[in-house]
Amino acid sequence: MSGPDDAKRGLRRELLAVRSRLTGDDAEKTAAVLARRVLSLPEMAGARTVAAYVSVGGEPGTGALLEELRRRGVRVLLPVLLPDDDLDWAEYEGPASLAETRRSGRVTLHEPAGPRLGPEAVTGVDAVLLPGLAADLSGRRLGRGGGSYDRVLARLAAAGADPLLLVLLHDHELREEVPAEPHDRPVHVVLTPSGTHRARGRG
Ligand SMILES: Nc1nc2c(c(=O)[nH]1)N(C=O)[C@@H](CNc1ccc(C(=O)N[C@@H](CCC(=O)O)C(=O)O)cc1)CN2
Ligand SMILES: Nc1ncnc2c1ncn2[C@@H]1O[C@H](COP(=O)(O)OP(=O)(O)OP(=O)(O)O)[C@@H](O)[C@H]1O
Repeated sequence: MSGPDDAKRGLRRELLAVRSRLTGDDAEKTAAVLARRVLSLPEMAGARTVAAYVSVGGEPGTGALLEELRRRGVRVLLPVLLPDDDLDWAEYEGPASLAETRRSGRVTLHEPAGPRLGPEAVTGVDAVLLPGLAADLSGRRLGRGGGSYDRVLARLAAAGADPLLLVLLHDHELREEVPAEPHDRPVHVVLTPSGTHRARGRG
């Protein structure tokens, strides 16, 4: 049967192929401008705790942002992938506190080595930086397909938490329309090197 699920799979393949051709240089160049964009959002001025992730492969770089958040005294939580693709969280304490983790068929991740805070820890943050492969101006986001962040978003909603939801992308990954399924929940801001895009329907 063909539906949003197949459309998502095709788009993922296409976008991952483009990312696999990007170099580390591309990631670093985008990192600095994206960090500036995120930090100049008015909502970020008062953020005390932020859930983020360590970029890998062709993902737009998050390194500069993580360092600057820490320098400002913001508490940064990073995801730890659980066997069922749900996410636990632990605090970012600098590049030396990260460990490489490898799961077969998947890109190597850099995960925090410190104490785990439990999956519910994300419900206490002021902003969540979500990884994505594409998004549109309605805030629909295409992830890697594990459903990890779908579960994070469901958990936030269940807890009545309403943190700012951000996605960092390359310019070509901001699409006219991303296929959506009923469980998908929109993000608030899509940032690319050339623009900060607020999703329709939110401030
Ligand atoms: N930097 C980063 N950290 C992250 C994520 C992410 O997307 N990026 N995650 C986001 O949830 C979680 C980890 N989940 C992941 C899920 C799949 C793959 C992966 O390599 N997928 C293959 C495709 C094969 C497959 O589907 O497993 C790929 O993308 O090439 C990596 C991480 C938490 N940490
Ligand atoms: N709240 C939830 N709890 C458990 N599984 C869920 C939840 N929401 C979605 N899923 C499942 O997760 C799988 C992946 O969903 P989808 O293709 O939307 O992932 P994605 O949003 O691209 O990835 P991610 O959330 O990891 O960034 C689907 O099988 C979906 O049914």
